[in-house]
Amino acid sequence: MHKITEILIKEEDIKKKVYELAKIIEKDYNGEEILLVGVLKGACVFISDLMRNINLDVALDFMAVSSYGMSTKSSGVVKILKDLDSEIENKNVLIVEDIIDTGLTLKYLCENLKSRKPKSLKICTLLDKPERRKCDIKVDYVGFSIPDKFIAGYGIDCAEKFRNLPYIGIVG
Ligand SMILES: O=P(O)(O)OC[C@H]1O[C@H](OP(=O)(O)OP(=O)(O)O)[C@H](O)[C@@H]1O
Ligand code: HPA
Ligand SMILES: [Mg+2]
Repeated sequence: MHKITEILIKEEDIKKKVYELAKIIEKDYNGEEILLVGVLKGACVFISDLMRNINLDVALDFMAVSSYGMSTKSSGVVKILKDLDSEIENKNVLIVEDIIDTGLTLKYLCENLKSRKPKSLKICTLLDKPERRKCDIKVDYVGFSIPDKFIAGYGIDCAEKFRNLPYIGIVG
């Protein structure tokens, strides 16, 4: 059975970081509208906290993709389980992810969304595991760089467990 063996990032530290990221985003977009695209399911908690701290006109949409399924290893194959509801042509699209690990999910998503001709396309992730990267992607906003450990909590799962934890823990 998987267990949380250690707390990696405390609830209050996540809260502070989410606020800081929101203020940087607010400044960068300088009064423009943004379409936040949450990557389900993992980003659901992060995006809901992030958007409430961004004082701009924000629209919300979601995509569901899955590469990990019930495993702790990326399958490397990204499947779109749910596409966007809206067109994104000429919109400022900000992809909101919970974690970037191999980068394969985002690489696929970025290429897919770029072909729809948004006005701009940027990426915001709460967590980044740079040591594990298998492809080259430019990430615009990163909350925390973390070591190569399998983590869960704050929306992120291990075999669908632990998404409801308010902190981020290491899974043992
Ligand atoms: O950089 P990568 O190695 O591609 O991994 C990152 C992706 O993996 C997780 O999603 P998962 O497939 O577990 O789906 P979930 O969000 O529904 O848990 C996570 O939420 C990211 O979307
Ligand atoms: O460390 C992780 N935990 C949970 N899901 C993930 N998907 C990529 N990396 C991780
Ligand atoms: Mg998962």
